Amino acid sequence: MTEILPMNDEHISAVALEKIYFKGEIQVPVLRGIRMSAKKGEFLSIIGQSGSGKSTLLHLLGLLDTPDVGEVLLEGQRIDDLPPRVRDELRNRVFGFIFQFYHLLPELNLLDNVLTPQMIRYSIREYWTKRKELKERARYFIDQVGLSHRITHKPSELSGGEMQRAAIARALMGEPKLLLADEPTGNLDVGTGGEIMELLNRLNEEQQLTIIMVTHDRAVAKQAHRTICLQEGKVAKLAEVA
Ligand SMILES: Nc1ncnc2c1ncn2[C@@H]1O[C@H](COP(=O)(O)OP(=O)(O)OP(=O)(O)O)[C@@H](O)[C@H]1O
Repeated sequence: MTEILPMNDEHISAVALEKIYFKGEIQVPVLRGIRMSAKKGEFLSIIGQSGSGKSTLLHLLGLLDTPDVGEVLLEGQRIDDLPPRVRDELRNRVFGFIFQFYHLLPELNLLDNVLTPQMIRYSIREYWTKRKELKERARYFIDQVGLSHRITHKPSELSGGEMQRAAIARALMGEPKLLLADEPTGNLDVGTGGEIMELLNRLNEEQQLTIIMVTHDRAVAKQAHRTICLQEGKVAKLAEVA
């Protein structure tokens, strides 16, 4: 008889997450029992006032930081307590990150900005063996984000929207299953931000990429499938939020 396993379509979950920072001797609780999850292929937005803990939550989900209490589950398996090396490998293999200020390297052109972070994923030797193949992939993702005509340009020669597209191509190079975006339109005008949202929505639909996006902008948040709101380190009902 075939064993029927329970379906678990939750891609990533936070269970009773708490994070406390210290300002000198004073404890500042930032996350105070967060319970949330995103399903596979879901586009989830997180809103909340400045200081409500949105970025902190994103960092914990993406293994950029560790919780003080609670758990982070990936496909039902706890990942926050793994040894540092395993966490690092998992982070590189599973997550792609996009930030408000792009974090591109100013001295490298677009192609090298997209390509070079792969050195972290592979050993230097592997990287150089694979470099031709990686270069082709980088060109492919640069084309996907509509920047083929800018491939030799340095970040200073790109617009804000183009820099964010470059950052998205760089994230896609790691073939992430989950894209974590922290204010991806926060530094862009409404029109350019809209184009970035269109791109994220297309990636979500075409590649079934799970996306979790932090934003303070409700109009941007609404373009995701679902929105949760953080208030004083907890998940609040949207109706409760002013
Ligand atoms: N490394 C840190 N050490 C001490 N306090 C921190 C640290 N990181 C964040 N905080 C504090 O934690 C609180 C939540 O920060 P967080 O960046 O998660 O909020 P946010 O909702 O993303 O805010 P914003 O919308 O302004 O980016 C803030 O009061 C911040 O000052």
